[in-house]
Amino acid sequence: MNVYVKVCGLSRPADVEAAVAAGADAVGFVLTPSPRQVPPATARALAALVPAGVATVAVFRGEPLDEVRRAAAEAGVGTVQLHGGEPPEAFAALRGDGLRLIRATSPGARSPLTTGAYGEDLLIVDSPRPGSGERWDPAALGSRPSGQWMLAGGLAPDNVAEAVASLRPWGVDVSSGVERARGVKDPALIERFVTAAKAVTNGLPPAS
Ligand SMILES: O=C(O)c1ccccc1NCC(=O)[C@H](O)[C@H](O)COP(=O)(O)O
Repeated sequence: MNVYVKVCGLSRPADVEAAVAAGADAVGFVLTPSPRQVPPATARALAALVPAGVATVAVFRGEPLDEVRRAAAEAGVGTVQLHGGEPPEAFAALRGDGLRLIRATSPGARSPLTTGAYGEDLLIVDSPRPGSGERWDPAALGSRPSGQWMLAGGLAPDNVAEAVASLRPWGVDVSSGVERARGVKDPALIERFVTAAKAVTNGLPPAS
């Protein structure tokens, strides 16, 4: 099965168009403090460029639940990604809003490495410093995550194939590795990353 690919931290139409043209399955907009942060209204304009079948994801880290709900609604995205160690109740509330949910965690964070443990649709196993471009040590994982999980943290066009072959995630997520400077995406790198990721299979059966 082909690897699911999310390209995160997009802030310009050309970058969204490059990700979609290359075959990305999801695009992410950061709505939390970051060099990539965009206002919800900008995320909405960018999400409007995305065809049906490609997921639009708003990324948060530690904002109050009411703020997440308000900003996600204003951005008009279909999926919310939470990095803040939010409790299962937060996921339940957002599910009630009709959103798909991604829970992001990192090795050693003491939250379960099982997709769906908090009611989420997808799990991302990321660096403790999301968006930093840092890889993490697979030895820190202990056991392999279960379910539909995505690998993130320091991926780039030149290492994604090896990383997928080694850890066999269901999907991958990238930000820094497709930038020419912090927060500035490069459409050519986006194209190279998506192509490289889609060229490998993860050895997993198709999603049911
Ligand atoms: O990208 C950010 O700046 C960011 C800030 C705060 C919370 C999450 C953030 N990004 C989440 C992502 O999905 C990134 O793609 C993921 O952390 C991988 O980043 P990178 O190692 O730079 O590829």
